[in-house]
Amino acid sequence: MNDDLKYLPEEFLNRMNNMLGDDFQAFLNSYQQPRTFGLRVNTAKISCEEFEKIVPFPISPIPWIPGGYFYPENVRPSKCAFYQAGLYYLQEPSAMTPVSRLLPKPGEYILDMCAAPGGKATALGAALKGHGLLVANDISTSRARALLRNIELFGIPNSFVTSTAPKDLVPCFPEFFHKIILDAPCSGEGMFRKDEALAKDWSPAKSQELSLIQRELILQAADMLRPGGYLLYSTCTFAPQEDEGTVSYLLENRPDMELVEMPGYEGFSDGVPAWGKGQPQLTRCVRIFPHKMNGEGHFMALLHKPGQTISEISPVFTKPNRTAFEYIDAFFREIGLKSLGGQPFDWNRVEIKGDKVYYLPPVSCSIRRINFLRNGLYMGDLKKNRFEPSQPLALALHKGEVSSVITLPVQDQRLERYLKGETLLINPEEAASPKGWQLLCVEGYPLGFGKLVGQTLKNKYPSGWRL
Ligand SMILES: C[S@@+](CC[C@H](N)C(=O)[O-])C[C@H]1O[C@@H](n2cnc3c(N)ncnc32)[C@H](O)[C@@H]1O
Repeated sequence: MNDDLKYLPEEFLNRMNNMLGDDFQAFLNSYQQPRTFGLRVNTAKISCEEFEKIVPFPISPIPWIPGGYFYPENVRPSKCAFYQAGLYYLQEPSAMTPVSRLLPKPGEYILDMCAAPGGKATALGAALKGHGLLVANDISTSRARALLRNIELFGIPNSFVTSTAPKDLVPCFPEFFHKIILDAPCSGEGMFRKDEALAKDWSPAKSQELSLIQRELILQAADMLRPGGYLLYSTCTFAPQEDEGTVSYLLENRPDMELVEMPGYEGFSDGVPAWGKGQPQLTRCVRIFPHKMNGEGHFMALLHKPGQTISEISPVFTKPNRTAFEYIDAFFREIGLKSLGGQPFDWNRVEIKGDKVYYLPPVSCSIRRINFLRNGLYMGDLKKNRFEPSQPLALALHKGEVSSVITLPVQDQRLERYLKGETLLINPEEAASPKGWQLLCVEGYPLGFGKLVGQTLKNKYPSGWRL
C-alpha cells in the first residue's frame, strides 16, 4: 500500500474491495488523483451565459450539472466581489448532483431537512425564483446560522430558516411539501480524499449508529411529502447500510413510496439491490464513484409518493402596523425601487416585529414549536422616523431593480475597500443620483448600501459581513 494512502482505514478498504471487485484498484488509484473544485451559479440572479461573459477567472462546465463549473485549484473565487454579491456558491461537484436531479420548480413548497451550511438549500432557493416556499432546516443551531448567512447571500426572499429536530417538523407539515431533500448526516466516506480528518474519525460502529438516525429521518421525510411529491435522499458515503440499506428500510415501511429513475449521466453507477434488502428497484439509486467521475463519492435515491398533487397557494395574512409603511416607502422612493427579487413589491407580505421589518414568503401555514432563525427576508430596521435597510435586502435585489446605484467594474480596488468597511471616494459621474442612499454594485449586481455625501460614500456594509 502506498504511504500516501495510509490514512484510509483498513476495514473501510476491505469492505470497498468486497464491494468493487475488479474495480477496486481503479478506485484506490483515484485517491492519488487531485480533487476537483466547483462553483454553482445563482441563476435567480444571473444567467449562465452572462456569468460566463463576466467571470474574471477560468472556468469550465461540469458536464452533468446545469449551472455548475469547475475552476482551477489556484483560484480563490471567494475573494472576488461577485461572490459577495451572491452570484455563485462554492460546492464540490458531486454534491451539486442531488438538487439537479430533484428538478425544483418555481412555486413549489420544498423542504431541505438537513440543510446546513446551505449547499443544496441555496440551489433549491435559486430554482424557486422567489415563488413558493423553501423551508431550510438544520438541527444544529450554530450550523443553521451559517445556513442563514448563505440563504441571505443568495438573496432568497421566500424561505423559513429553522433549527429543529425533524421529528418536530412532521406535525407542522403533514403531507405538505411537493419536494423534499434529505441530505443525511452520514459517515462521509466519499469525502476522505477531500478531508483526511473524516477518515481518522471513521468507524463501522459510527456508520451503524448513523444508519439508525437515517432510518428515522427518511420516514419523517416521507410523512411530510404530499401525494405526487418527490423525495431525494442523498449521502456522501459508500457504506451500503447508509445508502441502499436506508432506502430499503423506507420501501419496507412506506410501501406506497417508489424509487424512480433520475436524469442519468455516463459516469453514474446503478445502486445494488444486494446492498439493501434486495428490492429490484434499488438499481434506480445512483452512486458516484471517484474513479468514474470528476467528483467525490456520493449516493442518491429519487423517491415518488404516488397520487395527485393538489396545487393551491394559501394567501398571506398579516396585520402590519401601517404607520411604519410611510418610512419604508420613503426609502423605496429615494432609491427608486422598481421591484424586489424579480417581482412587484407586495405590501401584504410586510411584517413588523418591534423595530424589525420582514418580508414574508408568499405562503402561510400554521407553525408551532419550531425554532425559527428567519421567517422570510429581513428587510431592515425602523429608526426614529426613518427606515434603515439591511444587508439581506441589498442582496435580494436584482440587477436593475433600483435606480440610485453606483456600479463599479469587478477589478476596481474600491470594491475590496467597501467590503472591508471603508468609506469610498466616488466621482460625480459614477453615481446615478447626487446624494443619499445608494446601492453599490459590481458590474450592476448589488453588493450593499452606502450613503453619498458630496463625493464620499459612507459605508453601510454591516460589520458582521465585512472581509
Ligand atoms: C451532510 S450535512 C448537510 C449538508 C447540506 N445539505 C449542504 O448541502 O450544505 C448533514 C447535516 O445534518 C445535520 N444533522 C445531524 N444529525 C441530525 C439529526 N439527528 N437530525 C437532523 N439533522 C441532523 C447536521 O447538523 C448537518 O448539518
